[in-house]
Amino acid sequence: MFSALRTPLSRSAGGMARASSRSATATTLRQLSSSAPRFSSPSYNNIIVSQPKPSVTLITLNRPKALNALNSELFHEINAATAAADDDAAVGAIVITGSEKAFAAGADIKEMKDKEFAAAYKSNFLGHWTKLTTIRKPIIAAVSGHALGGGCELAMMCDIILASPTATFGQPEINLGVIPGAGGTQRLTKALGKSLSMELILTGRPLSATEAASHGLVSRVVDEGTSVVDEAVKVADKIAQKGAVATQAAKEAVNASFELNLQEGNRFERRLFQALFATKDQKEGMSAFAEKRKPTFTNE
Ligand SMILES: CCCCCCC[C@H](O)CC(=O)SCCNC(=O)CCNC(=O)[C@H](O)C(C)(C)COP(=O)([O-])OP(=O)([O-])OC[C@H]1O[C@@H](n2cnc3c(N)ncnc32)[C@H](O)[C@@H]1OP(=O)([O-])[O-]
Repeated sequence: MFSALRTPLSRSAGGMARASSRSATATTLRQLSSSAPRFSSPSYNNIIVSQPKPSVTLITLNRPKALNALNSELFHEINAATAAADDDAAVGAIVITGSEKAFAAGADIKEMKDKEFAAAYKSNFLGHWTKLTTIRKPIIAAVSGHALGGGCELAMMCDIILASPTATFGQPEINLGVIPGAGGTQRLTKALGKSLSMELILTGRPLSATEAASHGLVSRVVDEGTSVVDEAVKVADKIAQKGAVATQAAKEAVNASFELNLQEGNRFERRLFQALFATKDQKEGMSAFAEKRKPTFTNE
């Protein structure tokens, strides 16, 4: 039903040799981040999918009137767009962003306010909203403005969070008579520890970007005047230049640390490390080091 959008711009950028496409994509980056999204897809109603670099898929949440509140259709679209990027061999990493004012102000309260338990339970309400965590390629959340409730949970489902100085993170569900429902109580607590997470979840108080960085919820806050989307695309492109097999293994191993104890986690890591000696990228990477040249990874 949905297919990843290749914008006219991305097609031309994708057709160029990598070296010669650099200046074109730099211009594209500036265009993408300095204004509202420039390209809209006929396939999606709530997101815009673009290709700021041939190796990077950028998904922009696009419900500005509702501060990017997350409704079911939007999440089906995110699932479809991320799955398409995951299957696209040319793509090495994905960036998800919102607007300057809101990454996402949470689940769409108006959509869910009349829900009843039986229907929510039978339809496994929110079940498909965590499909994002099954994507193999790295996903970076580029957050400006409100990342609240499901918006904060969406950011936390990503692998890296970069924040602009305006970003705020919070789980205000308690003010609505409910609790976080898409991993907020779990992922926030793993990131911030018990005391601060309890305070945020029990009071609904949001966390500033600086606080979020100081407690490790986000990897960093970009400088004032620097576009968080530009920065996220740069990081995504840098990741995309590495060997895809090792990248996938690294993501899998880090994520395993949330599920396994230290001994099991270390064993899992060691097995993956050993397995990578079966790849051409390992031979290339280590030979290139010994020969004092840059490696050319073939993702095999
Ligand atoms: C990853 C998986 C995700 C699944 C998550 C599910 C579980 C999750 O834990 C539950 C939630 O997220 S529960 C949610 C937790 N989140 C919250 O509780 C945050 C709720 N939002 C707020 O508290 C305020 O909007 C802000 C403080 C964000 C901004 O204040 P401001 O600058 O004065 O702006 P404003 O004038 O207020 O809003 C502008 C327009 O946007 C509209 N809209 C905004 N958020 C909406 C939403 N979530 N819904 C619908 N609409 C929402 C608002 O109605 C208005 O539209 P109108 O047609 O013109 O009336």
